[in-house]
Amino acid sequence: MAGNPRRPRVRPAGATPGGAGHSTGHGRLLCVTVTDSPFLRACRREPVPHTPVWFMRQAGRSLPEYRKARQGIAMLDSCTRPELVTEITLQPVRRHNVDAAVYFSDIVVPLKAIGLDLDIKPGVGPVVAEPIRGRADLERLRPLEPDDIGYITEAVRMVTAELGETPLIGFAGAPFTLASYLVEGGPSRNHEHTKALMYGDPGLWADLLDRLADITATFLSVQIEAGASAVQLFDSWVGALAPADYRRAVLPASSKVLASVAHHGVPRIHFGVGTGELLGLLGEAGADVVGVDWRVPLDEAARRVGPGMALQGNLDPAVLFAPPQVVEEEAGRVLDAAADLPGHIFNLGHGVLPDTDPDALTRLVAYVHERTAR
Ligand SMILES: Cc1c2[nH]c(c1CCC(=O)O)Cc1[nH]c(c(CCC(=O)O)c1C)Cc1[nH]c(c(CCC(=O)O)c1C)Cc1[nH]c(c(C)c1CCC(=O)O)C2
Repeated sequence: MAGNPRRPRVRPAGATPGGAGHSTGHGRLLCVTVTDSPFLRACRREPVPHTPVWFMRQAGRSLPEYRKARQGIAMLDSCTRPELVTEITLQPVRRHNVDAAVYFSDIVVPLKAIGLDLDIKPGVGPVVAEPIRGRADLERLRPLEPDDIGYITEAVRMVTAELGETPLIGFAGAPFTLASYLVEGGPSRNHEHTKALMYGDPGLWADLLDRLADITATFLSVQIEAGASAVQLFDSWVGALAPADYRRAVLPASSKVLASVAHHGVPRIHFGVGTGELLGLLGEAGADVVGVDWRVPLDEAARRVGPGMALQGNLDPAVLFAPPQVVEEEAGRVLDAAADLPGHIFNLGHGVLPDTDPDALTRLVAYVHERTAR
């Protein structure tokens, strides 16, 4: 095959995503289709030619080309422009040689699409004009229709056409994390209004999470039907909950989301931060891959998650600010802890921090590929 098989290139005419890969006859696997890409093979816990790598938040502010492309365009506007979304999604794939692209959007895009008055404030995060606190507020959470997000269908098709054999990961925010923004009105350290509603009015809480589950399910289905090869459910802030509360008040809604997309047959990654005590439940909710932050080593995470699931993670994103040799040592530690696991996707334990040196990410991808080449 000409060129680097992991570089995005336009898919040859007549070629389809999926289908069988070819063995070169030298024991090395040549990945010529999306289905046989190292990333999807690892999600299915199959042998891989090298440990696949991608980074949460790889598309974004750490890249100068991203800041240039976004100049003068508000974050949520940028998500509705298919050409721009395609360019930004491809930028980290070109630059870092990662094994998967992550669709450029945001977890609040489906909420904006159903007409909620919200914005993303630079340096702050999502801010909601009128927080959801009572039963009457639920009426504002109408179902999401695929037609509300036609620009996503268009952009996913454009991105996957450009990516060729590199898989595209679609994503959504999980019901708890979305509820936290909606109930608090913005980012929150303690989630006190959210928890007050969860503990104080379990019926209203369940209805809120159920509506969010349906919106999230549609948001993910649209991305999968347009060509996404995998999806990640981000429950970024659910680590704020104790396991018993997660099981009772959150797991039913997240399970509904994950079950709703099961028939598509694409891997489902379930991730949260500070979820050491919840790892088993994140798997139980219906994941194929569980994302792990940096607080639990992957061999221990595997024991907590139980058999049959792949793991994703888990280098501390702050390690990338240390000298290159330290980054390699710490990445080596992650790889050692995952050495006996049948399915490992290398990632950070949370998103790329905005001030990260992009070259540190490029070097890290090369290091993981070289160290794990089989
Ligand atoms: C909690 C959460 C949000 N958004 C997201 C999560 C879950 C992931 C996580 O836990 O980090 C998910 C997300 N948001 C964005 C992506 C793009 C794809 C990628 O990961 O490369 C993804 C996967 C773009 C974005 N979403 C946002 C940016 C930065 C805005 C900008 O560039 O102006 C990007 C690139 C804004 C955003 N949106 C949100 C926050 C906290 C912020 C950062 C606020 C800030 O510090 O400016 C909510």
